[in-house]
Amino acid sequence: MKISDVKLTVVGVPRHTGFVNKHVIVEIMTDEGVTGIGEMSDFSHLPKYAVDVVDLENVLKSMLRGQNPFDLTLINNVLSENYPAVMYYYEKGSFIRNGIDAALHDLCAKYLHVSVAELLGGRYQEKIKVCYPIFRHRFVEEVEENLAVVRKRLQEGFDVFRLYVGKNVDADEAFLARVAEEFGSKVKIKSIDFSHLLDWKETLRIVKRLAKYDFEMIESPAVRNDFEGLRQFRLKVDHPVSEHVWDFRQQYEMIRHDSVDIFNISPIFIGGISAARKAAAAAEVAGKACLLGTTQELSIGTAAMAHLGSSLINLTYTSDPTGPKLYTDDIVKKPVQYEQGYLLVPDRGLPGLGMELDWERIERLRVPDLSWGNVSVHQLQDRTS
Ligand SMILES: O=C(O)C(=O)C[C@@H](O)[C@H](O)C(=O)O
Ligand SMILES: [Mg+2]
Ligand SMILES: [Mg+2]
Repeated sequence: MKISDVKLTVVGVPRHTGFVNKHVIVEIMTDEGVTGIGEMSDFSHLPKYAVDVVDLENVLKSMLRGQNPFDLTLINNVLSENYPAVMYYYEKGSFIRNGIDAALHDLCAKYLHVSVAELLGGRYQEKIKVCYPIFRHRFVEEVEENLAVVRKRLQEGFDVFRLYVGKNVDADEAFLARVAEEFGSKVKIKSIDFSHLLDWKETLRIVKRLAKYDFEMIESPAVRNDFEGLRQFRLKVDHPVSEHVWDFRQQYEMIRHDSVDIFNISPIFIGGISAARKAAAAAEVAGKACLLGTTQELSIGTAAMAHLGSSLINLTYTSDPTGPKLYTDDIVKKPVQYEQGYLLVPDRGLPGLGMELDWERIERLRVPDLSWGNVSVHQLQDRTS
C-alpha cells in the first residue's frame, strides 16, 4: 500500500466561551482506497503567525506520496527533520506532526480492520476519567458565570474540574471558596494551572494563599523550561506538581532535575501518538505518573487520545480532554462520548479511530486559512472571548 495524496481542510469552531479556534482536518489517501483521517488541532495559540495551509499541503504531499503508511518510524523521522522540536509548548510544527501521525494510525488500523487501541498494544482501560476546565478569571465578576458552568457540567456528570489561575487571585480564591461552599465533596478540583505565566516564587506565594482549599495538583508553576525552578517549587509544596511535555529534551531535563511528579502528555504538544507513547514510556521508566493533557481537540483528536490513553498503564491521574464538550460544533458524524465524567474509548468493533467525517458540518465550519483576526494576547492565554 502506498500513500497517493494528502488533503488539508481548515475549520473555525466556536467554543461556548465565545472563543473561536482554528483546526486543520487531515486526510491521507492510498492506492488501495483506504483513507486515514487526523486533526492538527487548535492553531489559535501564540506565537501569532499563521502557517500557509496551501503550501503545507504541497510540502506534505511531496514528503508522503509513495511512502508505505506502515513505515511510521521512518515517516515520523522525516517529519521531525522538517518540523523539529524547539522546546516551545505551542510549537506549530508539533501540531503538524501530530495530525499526520494520527491519520497514519487511523489508516493502518482501518487497513487491518482493528481499532487504533489494538494497534497500540491493546486496551488496558475502556474509559478515561476527565475533568472540565474553568478558564482563567480576570475579574471577580466572572466568578458567578463560572459557578454556573460548574452547576451545568455537574448535571452532565462532570464532577472533577480544573482551574486556570494566577491573573486575579481574589477571583481565584472567591471561586474556590464558593465551589467548596456550594458543592462540598460532590465536586473535586483536580488542579490549579498557572500556565507558566509566573516565576515559581510568585506562584509559591499564591499557592500558600490558596492552600486552604482542596485541589489535587499544581500545574505549570514556573516559567517555561525552568527545570531547576520547578524542582525548587516542588520541594516546597505538599501537592504533586504536573508539567506538560513539549520536547524530549525538556522531558529529559525534568527527569534529570526531578522537577515534577506527573507528566501531562498530549499528542498535540509532543507531535503525535507515536511521540506521546515514547513520553509515557519515559515517564514510566522514571517512576513518574501521567495524565493526558489537551489543547481542546475536536472529536478526531480526542478519539486519538482516547485510544492512546486506553493503552497506557501509568495514567494514574484524571486527564483533560474535553474539547468536544467545549465547542459548539464538531466535524464528525458521531462525536466521542462522555459518561459520568469519563471519556469513552471508541468501540473495539469500529476500525481506526472510529470516527467518520461529516462534510455537511465541515462545510458550515470551513474557513479559508489560519489567518488571525483581532484576537488579543489575553484571549489567547485565557481562552475567553
Ligand atoms: O492545560 C493546559 O495548559 C491547557 O489545556 C492549555 C489550553 O490553553 C488549551 O490548549 C486550550 O486551548 O484551552
Ligand atoms: Mg496546563
Ligand atoms: Mg488549545
